[in-house]
Amino acid sequence: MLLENKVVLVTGGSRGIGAAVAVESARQGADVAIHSNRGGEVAEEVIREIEALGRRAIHVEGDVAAFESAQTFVDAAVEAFGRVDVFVSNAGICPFHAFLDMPPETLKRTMEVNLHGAYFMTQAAANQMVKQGNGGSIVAVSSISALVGGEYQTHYTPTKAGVHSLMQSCAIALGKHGIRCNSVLPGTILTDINKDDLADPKKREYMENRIPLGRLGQPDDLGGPVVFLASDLAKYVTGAALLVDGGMFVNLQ
Ligand SMILES: NC(=O)C1=CN([C@@H]2O[C@H](COP(=O)(O)OP(=O)(O)OC[C@H]3O[C@@H](n4cnc5c(N)ncnc54)[C@H](OP(=O)(O)O)[C@@H]3O)[C@@H](O)[C@H]2O)C=CC1
Ligand SMILES: C[C@H](O)[C@@H]1OC(=O)[C@H](O)[C@@H]1O
Repeated sequence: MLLENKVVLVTGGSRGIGAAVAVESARQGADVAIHSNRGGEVAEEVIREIEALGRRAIHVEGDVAAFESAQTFVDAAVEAFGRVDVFVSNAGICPFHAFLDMPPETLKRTMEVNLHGAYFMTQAAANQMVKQGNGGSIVAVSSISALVGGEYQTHYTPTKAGVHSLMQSCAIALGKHGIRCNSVLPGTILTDINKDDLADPKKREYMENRIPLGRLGQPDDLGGPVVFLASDLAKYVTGAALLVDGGMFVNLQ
């Protein structure tokens, strides 16, 4: 198992990509703390899935955009499991909207959740790893959108480029502590974030046709790549970005 007896923290772990990463981490032997804005049945279902794999799990509620949420999450995980080995920064939103009339509050909220949230959480997890003194691994869920644009994503794509850039700078800042920092760049993965956007059959077909592997992604397509980067199999990988997009990015013609 790639994460045997490790402690893994995942933001946005209640649904979608984060839930799949949390469950795959447990399958690979880790105890897992998940964080999300809301609790409820979806988060409890993830906890049950992890426990059914014989691992321990907790859920912590809070808004990643609030600075205090990060320390609260890390403290709760340390109280439950004793330490933090792996941190996965995944929580994010994408409220599709046109550029010319973008409401300033939508821009601000997207920046605060996706970028400030990733920053605060990564900082709190890194401080805990530095205190522990035996390194660690941080993986951020950026996006193919860090590299290419979207007409209704002018507020969103800069946050994903920012998350990738954050991992590059953190790789330098934290290398001396043995902490590796990498990003995954998912393509289009079927989750709640794009349910409405992909409800348009023309849009969905267009996206599917752009993917050489012939299908849109599923959340569990991210489980393996994130676990790989988190694990010692990637012990000399830091500051890297791994596209997980079925080949969509390279498909020019
Ligand atoms: N799906 C896709 O095609 C792609 C997604 N991504 C990225 O992957 C990440 C996960 O997205 P995905 O799984 O698709 O989306 P989902 O909408 O399925 O899940 C989002 C998760 O983030 C949490 N979250 C959202 N806002 C906050 C907040 N303010 N504070 C705390 N938690 C919050 C949600 O919790 P709650 O239920 O409490 O709101 C939920 O657990 C995002 O960063 C997204 O940008 C990147 C590329 C492609
Ligand atoms: C939400 C979108 O469908 C999704 O988000 C991303 O980051 C991808 O580029 C897709 O556009």
